[in-house]
Amino acid sequence: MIAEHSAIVARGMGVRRGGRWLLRPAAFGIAGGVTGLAGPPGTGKSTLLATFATLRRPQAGALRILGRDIADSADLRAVRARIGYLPGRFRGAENLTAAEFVSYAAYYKGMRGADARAALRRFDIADVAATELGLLPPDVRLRAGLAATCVHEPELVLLDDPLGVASARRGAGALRRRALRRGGGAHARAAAAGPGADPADVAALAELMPLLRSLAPTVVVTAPDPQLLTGWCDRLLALSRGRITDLPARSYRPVPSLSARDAAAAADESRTGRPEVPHDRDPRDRAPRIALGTGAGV
Ligand SMILES: Nc1ncnc2c1ncn2[C@@H]1O[C@H](COP(=O)(O)OP(=O)(O)OP(=O)(O)O)[C@@H](O)[C@H]1O
Repeated sequence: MIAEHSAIVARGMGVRRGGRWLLRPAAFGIAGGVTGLAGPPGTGKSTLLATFATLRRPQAGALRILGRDIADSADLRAVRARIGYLPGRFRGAENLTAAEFVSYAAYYKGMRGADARAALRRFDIADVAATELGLLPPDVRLRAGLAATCVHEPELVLLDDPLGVASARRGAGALRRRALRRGGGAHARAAAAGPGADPADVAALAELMPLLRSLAPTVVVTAPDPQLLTGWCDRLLALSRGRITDLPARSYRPVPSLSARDAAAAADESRTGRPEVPHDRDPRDRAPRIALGTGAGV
């Protein structure tokens, strides 16, 4: 049974790419709250998310986003302005400052400079506004990405593998091997996040995840491993072999909350080589600002 008012309503929708069905024709709905979409690399999460973002058309069936039929060109134009989409492996434009990056997004979305400044404050990156994205650690860079994604206050936010920004930073395969050997806590999360993920970076990013629900009434977030999404999503979906299925969103908790000792150990271990961030607060002090800032300064 699909609620007609669901933010995403797919009816007989099939998605093909590279000569195969990434999603065989299926009917499903995604309602408000946070929905996680997990699946191993190459199963089609990014393609499906881009379809929800209306960047791609399904090859079969119908798709309604926020009550609009994306096959209708007037509906399509209207709905695009209500979606915020952050593509995968987001690195941003490395040589733009955070302020330039968010302002540019605001301009494209028909927003004012004041909206961009409000987004910088809302995501607690006003004090790194003049720093180039390439010099920021992954969690702060993700904040900039979220600020750009949400500068127009979308009703539907689509985040493609936000934890992947940690593995996009360094190609340190050795770090992943070490994480896998040690197991547990930040190391396990780093291993699940992908090759090259730094445990301290992943820990800082993971702290942002529960706050993503404050971004919009409906948020869809992908990750390669369901462990990364378990415990804080309202609903967890798995994409595998062309089928989308529900997983228990909270039944197992292989992602333990990070103990202070674990966090400190992970941070100590991986601090070497981490760029200096002109930021005088611990990332944990910054995280709640997303929730506090929602709606307030925007
Ligand atoms: N440019 C392309 N041209 C043709 N086929 C592609 C292209 N990019 C991806 N594909 C196909 O689409 C499939 C799904 O890719 P997609 O990036 O959506 O998967 P994913 O689950 O998001 O993977 P990842 O987690 O690695 O991003 C790939 O396995 C590949 O077969």
